[in-house]
Amino acid sequence: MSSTDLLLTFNAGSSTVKVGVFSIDGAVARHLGRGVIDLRAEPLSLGLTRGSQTFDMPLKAEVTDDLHGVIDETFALLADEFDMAAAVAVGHRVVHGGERFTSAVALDDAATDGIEALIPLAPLHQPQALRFIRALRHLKPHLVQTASFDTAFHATQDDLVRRLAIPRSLHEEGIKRYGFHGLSYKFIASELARKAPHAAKAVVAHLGSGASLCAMEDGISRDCSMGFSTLDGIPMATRPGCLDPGVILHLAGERKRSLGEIEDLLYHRSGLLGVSGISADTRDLLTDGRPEARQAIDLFTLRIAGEIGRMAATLGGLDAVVFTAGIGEHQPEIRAGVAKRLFWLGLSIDETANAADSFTISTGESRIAAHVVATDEEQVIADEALSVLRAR
Ligand SMILES: Nc1ncnc2c1ncn2[C@@H]1O[C@H](COP(=O)(O)OP(=O)(O)O)[C@@H](O)[C@H]1O
Ligand SMILES: CC(=O)OP(=O)(O)O
Ligand SMILES: [Mg+2]
Repeated sequence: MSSTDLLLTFNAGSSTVKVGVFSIDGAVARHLGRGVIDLRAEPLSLGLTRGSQTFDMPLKAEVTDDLHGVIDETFALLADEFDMAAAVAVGHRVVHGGERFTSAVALDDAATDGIEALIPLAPLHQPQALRFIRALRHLKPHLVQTASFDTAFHATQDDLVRRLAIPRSLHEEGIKRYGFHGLSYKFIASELARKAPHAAKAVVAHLGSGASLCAMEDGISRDCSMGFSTLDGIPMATRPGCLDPGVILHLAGERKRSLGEIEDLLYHRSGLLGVSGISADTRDLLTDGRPEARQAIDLFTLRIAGEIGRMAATLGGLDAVVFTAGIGEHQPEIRAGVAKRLFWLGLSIDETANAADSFTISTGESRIAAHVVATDEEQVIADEALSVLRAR
């Protein structure tokens, strides 16, 4: 590796693909720029941020199954800003690592097949990452590819926490709680160690399109609101969060809904979108005056506060609540809505600090600290990719 080598990251989430460009500087990956493609938007565009500058560039390519057009055009646009000939590797975020992948790996055929085998456990996310992995192998075969897993950070959880109350034989077959958003939680754990070292027992709320909470003790995962699948836990943009399993039986049995219809309902038509009937985006709901919009937001904050209470029980106490990801970082109204419901627990918010998205948003008297921390999954993917490259 020369000092000017570049490393790219691809973070394929449920709604967007976030691309990162890093320079390799010895053992350190330095962020040079980031891009976001919203795969649902028409027309497609690549929003690219370099330093303090942001460019919005239209893409002519269509979203095809193989994604070749999107990748070719993205590389061509990045080449206007970066020396793409110096790219040596691409690190991917892969949502499900199952039991097999508990740390980052180089993507050879066996590892890629192993990731493919986990599609049934994350049908919304896993295929997206695999499409990018396969397309890059085809179009840029000289690039080393690595995978970092959302589930890996949670491997430290107790067997008891990972268990669903179903027959033991199913647990042994892998039907258990895994936990997700681990790359984000790993980044937040390192930020907390630096900026709030006294917050030993913390609940981190990753509130994006997908949303979950993690109970952390000294930076180690003890519990996560997402368990077996990315449907679990708190309501999200279009997913319901945990749901009485009797609802599924009723829909399938009494209402004769097909598996495909139920899957579509749970992954794409529930959550904030389903409850409001208006939008999946909290930005729209907070400015919409209709009562259904307000109710969706209120259900979101009620369920987050309830889950924080449950996590305090797992941790046996609570020193800090941390908000992160799109909603957590940018929406004071949601943070205040959650905090208000935790006043009884000793959490009080400073309105001015909250409105300014400050690092500490709790008051001096608050028994529990509240923080806002910007997450950076791409940095974790890059750091892990670099470790894999250096070990080769
Ligand atoms: N600048 C912002 N201001 C307010 N809300 C935002 C902002 N950016 C993102 N959001 C909210 O965060 C959500 C997306 O969060 P993000 O963490 O980017 O999710 P994902 O990784 O799942 O795409 C959006 O739907 C929106 O509700
Ligand atoms: C795990 C998950 O739900 O990811 P995202 O938030 O990117 O949809
Ligand atoms: Mg995300």
